[in-house]
Amino acid sequence: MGVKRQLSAKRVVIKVGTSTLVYPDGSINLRAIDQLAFVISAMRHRGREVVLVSSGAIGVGLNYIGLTQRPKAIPEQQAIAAIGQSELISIYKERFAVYEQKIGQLLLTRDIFIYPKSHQNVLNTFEALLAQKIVPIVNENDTVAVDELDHETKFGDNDQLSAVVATNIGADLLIMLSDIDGFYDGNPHADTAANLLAHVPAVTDDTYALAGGSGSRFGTGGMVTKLKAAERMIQADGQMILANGADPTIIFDILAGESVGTLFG
Ligand SMILES: Nc1ncnc2c1ncn2[C@@H]1O[C@H](COP(=O)(O)OP(=O)(O)O)[C@@H](O)[C@H]1O
Ligand SMILES: N[C@@H](CCC(=O)OP(=O)(O)O)C(=O)O
Repeated sequence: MGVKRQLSAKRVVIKVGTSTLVYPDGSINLRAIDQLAFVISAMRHRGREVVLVSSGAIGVGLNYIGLTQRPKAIPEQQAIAAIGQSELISIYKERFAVYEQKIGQLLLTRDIFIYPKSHQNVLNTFEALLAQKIVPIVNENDTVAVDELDHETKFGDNDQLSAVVATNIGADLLIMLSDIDGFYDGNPHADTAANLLAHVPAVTDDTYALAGGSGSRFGTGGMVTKLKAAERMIQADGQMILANGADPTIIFDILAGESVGTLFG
């Protein structure tokens, strides 16, 4: 048995990508959502403060209206996000209720963190929710977030949104669940000889050189945005663990200090 990781995890942000929530054929992975609700409720009941950053609005929206392809036009994508977000949050609400855990929904844009008043307001909301033992569920506000010339509202991907949220609320740990076991020394989908890296203490140019793009049909981030998130966490003296979300109960192993996935920082 290997040495256990020493983690500080009183306040934890968990990010789940579309690939964890939606099967490759476009149907919704209710099992994964239920397990997430179970794990997060158990964490909460043990006194941890947990924020969930969940993608999936577009993936769930496509399924809801019976489309298999994401439309190209931005207004149509935004409409699908609006449809999917309400469906996604109602699934979460139902599943969390089974474990007697209440949730709140926060839809954020990048400019919120730039303007001091709105920044403070959103931090106040997080603190008030956490103080009331409620699990905030965060997504980008896709119906608003389109960049204009002088007004950047878009994070573009939830990997960076999750790190911005985590650093702003002073989370110790960001757990990023994806469709891959961790960070490899090459894209495992392109290079079968790539090796999983258990620990990446610092994110450097050499680390970025090992990252490739997105592997799933509905995801947007790919590995580069996950590395940017890790870099942001490390700069704020936090840590990030990238692990496979196929079975979200992996979070119990992560919190027990088992060597699963990749630890950054
Ligand atoms: N060095 C790497 N290590 C692991 N995965 C990588 C690497 N480079 C590129 N990838 C790709 O990144 C994908 C995960 O990103 P993404 O598809 O955006 O997932 P998510 O929907 O969880 O955000 C992996 O499935 C893999 O194809
Ligand atoms: N806000 C978008 C998320 C886009 C995104 O970052 O997706 P992913 O790469 O799966 O985390 C949605 O909910 O569909």
